[in-house]
Amino acid sequence: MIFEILITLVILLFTLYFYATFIPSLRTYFMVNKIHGPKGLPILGSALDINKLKYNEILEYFRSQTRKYPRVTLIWLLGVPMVFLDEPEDVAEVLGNVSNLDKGVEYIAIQPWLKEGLLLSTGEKWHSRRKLLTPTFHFRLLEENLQSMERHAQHLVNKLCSLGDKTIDIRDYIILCTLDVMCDTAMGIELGALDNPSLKYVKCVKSVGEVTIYRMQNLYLHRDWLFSLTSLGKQFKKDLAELHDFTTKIIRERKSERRNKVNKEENNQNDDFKPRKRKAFLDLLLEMDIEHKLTEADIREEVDTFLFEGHDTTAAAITFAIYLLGLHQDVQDKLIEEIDSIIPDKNEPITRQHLNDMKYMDQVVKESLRVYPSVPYISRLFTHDIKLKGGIVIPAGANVGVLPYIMHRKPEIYPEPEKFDPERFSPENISSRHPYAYIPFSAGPRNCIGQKFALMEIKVVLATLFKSVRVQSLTKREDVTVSPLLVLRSDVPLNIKVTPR
Ligand code: HEM
Repeated sequence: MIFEILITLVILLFTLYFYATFIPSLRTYFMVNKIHGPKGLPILGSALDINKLKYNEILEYFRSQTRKYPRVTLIWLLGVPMVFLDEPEDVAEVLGNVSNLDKGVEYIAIQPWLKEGLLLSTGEKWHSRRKLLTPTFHFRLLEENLQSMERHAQHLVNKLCSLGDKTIDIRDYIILCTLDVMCDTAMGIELGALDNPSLKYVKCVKSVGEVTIYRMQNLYLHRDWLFSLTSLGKQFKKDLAELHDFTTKIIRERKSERRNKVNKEENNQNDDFKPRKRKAFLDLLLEMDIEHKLTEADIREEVDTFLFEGHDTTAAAITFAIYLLGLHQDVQDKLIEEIDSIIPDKNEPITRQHLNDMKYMDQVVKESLRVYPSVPYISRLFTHDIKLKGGIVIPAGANVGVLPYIMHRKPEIYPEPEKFDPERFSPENISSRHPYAYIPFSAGPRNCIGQKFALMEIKVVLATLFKSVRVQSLTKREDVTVSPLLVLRSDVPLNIKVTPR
């Protein structure tokens, strides 16, 4: 009897191990183990150490390990060989490599939400989608979104000004504003999140994001069957259904709007029907649907991807930029001087040319994204071996991580890395640095497709804000700790005061 119980237990444990952890091939195992790193426990690797960490200790943990085991660092985690790189030359080999484009295991947790949208798709699907979607980010189409960005930015500024001299934690205000911008530009709808933060959709976006991060850190929850047994998994399923239903509803409404438009145009050329001038990202996708290039499910995964990738990342960038400018009044003075000289009339709408002319603004945004890169962690699951300089081989089957947050803080590349200094991005200073030493938007074939859109939005919000107000940051820099919660977030309120100029 005892023997039978023991056998059952062994089978149960084995099944659990098989389903809850990963098993590398023997080839991967032996080859990857030539790379140095912390020893860890059998099977678990460093999982217990990592699970003990608070979110805001994770980046520091990886930084200390990459310092202790420099250049290429191996950390085992539940059967996954995680290899970390922090030399720009090695990062260029990895991110620039066209054979290793699959995303790392950490991204599995985002799959239920974004399915096989551009961020997560692989192989031929990714290639053809990337080719199909790239034209939607053509600068001419981006320009059409500028007005909409400025309108939402102005609404944000009015909201902040209406709070008088109250202390404002800007984090949520900016997220709600960028969510409004994304819903407007990606789906062509007015969500009104800034005026109504308790909207169900807004709450679900937040909770799904948070649970996804929890799953990413706790790799044993990566199997859907195990996760769905937990109360967190059940809540996640409900919230996710809400998000997917919302996007599906918008897609169907827009489809029927387009059908009506065609009918109306065919029936009455002189009608007072006014077609929408600006096309949302969704409209462009629906045009591809007519050409049978995309199905409704394809469209939904891309809209969800753009909504997710597009609002939280940009919000983090804007939030930290405002905070840093509020701490560094001299930089703020110089930025305001530039904005005033390029747009002397505050009522003049912002144009792409204005933004192109704002050279100092560009330096400020770049430096802010260096100090606080919105995406602190990028990873790939290797399908092919790579040989780095000096003969180090990273084999297929390794999960390779690149951490912009750590790379951007290497004192050898950026002396006094914690110092906020936009001069680091003056043309002279940039020219002496390796291009892969600065990677807030990743780099290579799988870089951020929305980079130009994001930079435009960040600059529009900053220009609109500093056209009318000055900002003073009240939270001390030494009190700010950050967590890699999919995007980088401050754990503490980022309190500011705004004063009309
Ligand atoms: C400051 C804002 C942003 C930052 C810092 C940022 C950063 C990044 C990074 C680092 C990646 C690579 C991720 C990886 O390989 O794991 C990425 C990919 C991506 N980003 Fe962004 N992003 C920003 C804004 C946006 C916006 C506004 C959009 C859409 C409108 C967008 C859409 C995407 C998509 C679709 C991908 C996947 C591309 C592919 O795999 O081909 N991002 N982004």
